[in-house]
Formats: sequence, C-alpha cells, structure tokens
Amino acid sequence: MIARQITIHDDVASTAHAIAARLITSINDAIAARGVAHVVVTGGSLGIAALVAVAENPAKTSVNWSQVHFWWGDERFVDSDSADRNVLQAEPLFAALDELGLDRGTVHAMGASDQYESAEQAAVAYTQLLAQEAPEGSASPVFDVLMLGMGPDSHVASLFPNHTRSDELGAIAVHDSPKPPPHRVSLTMGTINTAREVWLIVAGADKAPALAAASHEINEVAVPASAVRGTQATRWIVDRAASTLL
Ligand SMILES: O=C(O)[C@H](O)[C@@H](O)[C@H](O)[C@H](O)COP(=O)(O)O
Repeated sequence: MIARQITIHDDVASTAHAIAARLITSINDAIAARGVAHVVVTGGSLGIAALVAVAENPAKTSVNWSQVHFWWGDERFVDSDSADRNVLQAEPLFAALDELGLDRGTVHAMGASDQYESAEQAAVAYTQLLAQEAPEGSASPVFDVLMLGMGPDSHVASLFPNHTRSDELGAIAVHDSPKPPPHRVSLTMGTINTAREVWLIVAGADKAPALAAASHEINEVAVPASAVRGTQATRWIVDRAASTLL
C-alpha cells in the first residue's frame, strides 16, 4: 500500500495556486538543504496552470532560481516550435524567472522531432542527460519534486494503460499515444519513483473514476497513476470535482 497525502482544493484555479505555493516552498527547502533543487514538471492543463501560477506568485522572488534544474516527465515528439510542446507552454514561467536568475541551461527539455531522427533517439539523449547530472552510480539526479498530471484513463506522463512501458531507468519513446500527439518521450515509472516527492496533480470530474481506481490497488500496467510513489512522500493534490469518488 502507498501512503498518500491527499489535499483537496475547491477548483482548478485554487488547486493550481496551491501547487505553486507548495512548489516554491519545496524548492527553497531543497536549496537550503543541498544547495540545488531538481524539479520535474508536467504538461497538461493543470500542470501548465501550476507553472503559470508560480510565475504569478510574489513569493517566487524568494527563490534562488540559479540553483534550480527543471526536468520534464514527458514531452510530445513534435517540432520544437509546435504549440503542442510542453516546454513551450511553460514559457510564461521561464520568461518570468529569467529576470530572477534562471539559467536556461538548467531547463532540460526533451528532444523534438526537428532535432532528432526518432523519439527513440530523443529518449536515449535524455537518458544520457539525466545520467550526466546524476550522482555517482545513479541514473538520474535525485528529484526533489516530480509532478504528474493524470488523464481520465489514469495515465501519467506518457505512460498509458496497457501501453508502452519499460523496467529500465531513464526515458523511453512512446508511439500511438491514445492522447494526441501520438509520438512522445516519457520518463519510465522506475525513474519517476526515484523522486523524493511525487505529486499527482488532478482536476476535473472526468478524472474522478480514474483517481478512485488509482486509490484501490497498485497496478502499474492497467492503472499507471496507482503506481507512482516518492521515496519520502506521495502527494495527491486534487480539486473537489476529481475527488468525489475517493
Ligand atoms: O504531455 C502530456 O499530455 C501530459 O504530460 C499528460 O500526462 C497530462 O499531464 C495528462 O494527460 C493530464 O492532462 P490534463 O490536465 O490536460 O487533463
């Protein structure tokens, strides 16, 4: 059984702002403890709304952003200028942090289809990048916070039920994604679960059945959201509409 800390907020906006406030605190705590923060962010409407909420949060000025590394849980394997790119959708955050010391070299985007021949090559490149930034003997940095949105089918990152998965560490290519666009790069569940804290961030009534299914039993293949867990904490930060069946 995974011990999960569940917090329920009124609506999407208040959930996004709560995630942002908690993220700012967590980043400051990580920097205070280790001099650096490694954060994995996510695409999806709530994931991006949370990043925009960080940009809007006055407390962002309390963070030494030059010590923060941003990673991605998944990315769409499309051209780098496509509006489908998660890293482009997060640009409002990075633009706000540029003037607060953010080093764009620590915004580690996953590869795009105009940069790599295949999603497989982009996944290999990201796996190598994770290893480069990792402590000796590890496959990736110790992520302080790893955020994951969840689809109505209980997918997290680009790990879809009964679809591509891997027992490897690092990133993998995903094809025929049930959620468009079809080709993606995703962290594996094994890498996701190396994070100190994993935050499942979910909003909307359409997610209520999947969230209930994820709370019943751990089944990584059929219910990916059920299997995510941090080494120190697993948080579900959700809105009321998504929590009605819990
Ligand atoms: O690249 C992606 O599509 C996301 O990483 C994906 O995992 C997303 O987080 C969920 O599908 C939830 O998305 P919504 O919040 O928009 O429902």
